[in-house]
Amino acid sequence: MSSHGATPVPALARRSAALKGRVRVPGDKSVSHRSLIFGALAVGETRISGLLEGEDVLNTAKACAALGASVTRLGEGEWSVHGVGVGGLRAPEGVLDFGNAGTGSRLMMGMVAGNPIAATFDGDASLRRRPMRRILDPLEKMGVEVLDAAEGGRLPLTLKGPQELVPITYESPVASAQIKSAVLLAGLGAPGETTVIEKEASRDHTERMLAHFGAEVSVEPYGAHGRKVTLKGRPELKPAPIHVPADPSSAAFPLVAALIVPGSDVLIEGVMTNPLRTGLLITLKEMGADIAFENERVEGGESVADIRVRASTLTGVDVPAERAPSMIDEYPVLAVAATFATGETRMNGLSELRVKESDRLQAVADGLAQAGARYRIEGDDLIVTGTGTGGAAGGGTVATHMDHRIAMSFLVMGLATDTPLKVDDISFIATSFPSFLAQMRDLGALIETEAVPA
Ligand SMILES: O=C(O)C1=C[C@@H](OP(=O)(O)O)[C@@H](O)[C@H](O)C1
Ligand SMILES: C=C(OP(=O)(O)O)C(=O)O
Repeated sequence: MSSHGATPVPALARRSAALKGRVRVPGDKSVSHRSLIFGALAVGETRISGLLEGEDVLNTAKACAALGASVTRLGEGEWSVHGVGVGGLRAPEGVLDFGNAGTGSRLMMGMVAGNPIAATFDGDASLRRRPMRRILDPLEKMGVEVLDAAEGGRLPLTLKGPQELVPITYESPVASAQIKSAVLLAGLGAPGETTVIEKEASRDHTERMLAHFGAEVSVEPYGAHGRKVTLKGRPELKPAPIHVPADPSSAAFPLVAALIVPGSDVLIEGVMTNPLRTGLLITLKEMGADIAFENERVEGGESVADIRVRASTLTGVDVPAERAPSMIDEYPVLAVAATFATGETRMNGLSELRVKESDRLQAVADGLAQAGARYRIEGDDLIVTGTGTGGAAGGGTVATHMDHRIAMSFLVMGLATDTPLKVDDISFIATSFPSFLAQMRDLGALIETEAVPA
């Protein structure tokens, strides 16, 4: 289990004066997990810089070490991984504990599948609630045995890889980079071609990293919004240096804060602008946000830019369901922005939000209610009725349900509400954005953690 969470740490955000300055948010979480995993599967040393040292990623590092890779921290964000090669993992001695992390646990189930070893996966109370059948189903088709699992195929669970995996063509029932990546990572250990088809394209960091480490992978369009990814199994992965760009999902918090706190002007440096991650930026621009990309460049195979954002007058928009995979983690903070827009913002097709660290659709709705904002849920759609700048009232206490993004979103909201807004526990912010409080305060955000009234 994670070390935190036992004692909740409440915090209070107060209406702040204009936010000003530059900030570099930590490395991308998706790329960080994958850089450790691919480093562990390559033969030789992979050097990583800019790794996110959040709890989720540190758990992946520990699990890679337990499976036989040598993982060393050289300095801040600087890591070295000596990999054991595809098929070279050893059986771990203890349970692999992934804490709060869906990505780490699901990707590493795929990683383990290609080795004839058994491994037990576990996590905290939030992760134990999340669906794992979506990973077990394709892995079982490839020959993996589920030796033990909690009800509904949940954690804790024990997997055993077969002597010889069967390559498959898998059409994923949901657009999920975690499902796609688990099948492709398993496919590394299978002879022949493994194919994943997704009807809507999800983030492509695994495909990019497979190619970066020397695997043969092809990506073709599939239907209007989908992709077909095919991997040739059993490659020898060659170590390749990785520079992790700043995480757009973390950048979303100072970005929305700057939009809703009047007079703000903030520069967020080196943010990854991979088109499969920019749904929030597209949506906010449609809402009228003053967001400019400066110094656009390519770093470590990913497009990045400095993002300049100034407080803006926002207008509600309709966010199409097919945009969801490119902004799946950003809906809570978009809902916050929407309360400061004029008119309705309709966010369509949010069923996947129900199976994140919390039921995010409900947690966002309950948080908006605590802040006195107007919203309604229609099926899997969330509709927020904003009241323009100076929007919501604040005043309540938001339940975060072990969910870092709920905590950060509502702290951002409280920077612009009429009365302060409290969140019940900020300890899980350390899973993805450990420097959140310090960096937001540097910009001028008023967030208190001590002596928060009960
Ligand atoms: O592959 C990844 O790194 C991630 C994929 C997304 O999950 P799903 O694949 O479940 O949509 C996202 O929510 C998560 O934060 C990171
Ligand atoms: C959903 C998230 O992560 P994970 O699935 O890795 O727990 C997230 O970071 O918002």
